[in-house]
Amino acid sequence: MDDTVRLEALSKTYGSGDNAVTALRGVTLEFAPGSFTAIMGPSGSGKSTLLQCAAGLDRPTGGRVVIAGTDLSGLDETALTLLRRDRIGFVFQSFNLLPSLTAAQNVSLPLRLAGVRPDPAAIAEALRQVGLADRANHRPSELSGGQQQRVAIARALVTKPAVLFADEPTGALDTMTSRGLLRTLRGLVDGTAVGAPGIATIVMVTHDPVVASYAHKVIFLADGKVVGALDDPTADAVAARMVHLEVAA
Ligand SMILES: Nc1ncnc2c1ncn2[C@@H]1O[C@H](COP(=O)(O)OP(=O)(O)OP(=O)(O)O)[C@@H](O)[C@H]1O
Repeated sequence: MDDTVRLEALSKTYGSGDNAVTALRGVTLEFAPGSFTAIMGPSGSGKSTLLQCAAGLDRPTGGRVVIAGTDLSGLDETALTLLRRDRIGFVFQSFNLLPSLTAAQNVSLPLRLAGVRPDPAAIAEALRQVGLADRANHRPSELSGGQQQRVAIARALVTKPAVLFADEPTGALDTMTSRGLLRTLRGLVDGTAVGAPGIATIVMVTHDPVVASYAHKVIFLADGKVVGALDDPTADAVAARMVHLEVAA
């Protein structure tokens, strides 16, 4: 199956009439399997809107999103919910773990919600991929912030999604912890995580050039449009581009 994620002429306008705000203006992007892409741009440039539409959490007003061969615009709410559950992983700034459940139980939740009996080996594998094999029976309050976010990533990976969308995944973490987590994310796409075959694709929104430098590629948005891209980014190169965009905004 072709697991490429495609955004085709995506547009999004919130509200109507005098109150209309256009957040995306014909964004066309392709995220190939095995790619790790950071989305950057000034505040209000449309990054979160892009992620929400790409992940099927919000409906675009124009264009379409294709994930693993499925056009999201052709799906009703039930089918969209199932696609999100089975083929799309999410990680947010806040970890959103259930405090009363252990790490392993949190990771097994998406499978339970799907009515699938969790396979202990699959849960252990997901925790191992994020370097938490020895924390399976710990509750979130017994884990550091970085470890909690690793549990959230394992939970997002356990369904083997075609794509993992991450919105400021290191926003609540200190610098050192962030770097460890980003190395793990990069390792997941590069297939270098211990024993892991690698996951398909990561698309991450961030404000931080250092965070973006862990991706294979950075896409720059301004005023709802793609205005540039940088392959094999360094933090300095990303920061320099951002200065230009922020001056222009
Ligand atoms: N629910 C909404 N209703 C109306 N306008 C919205 C809504 N969500 C976002 N917008 C507007 O759409 C534009 C893009 O917002 P978006 O949140 O996608 O930008 P962003 O690049 O993620 O910004 P930030 O970096 O500040 O989080 C902004 O002008 C914003 O005010």
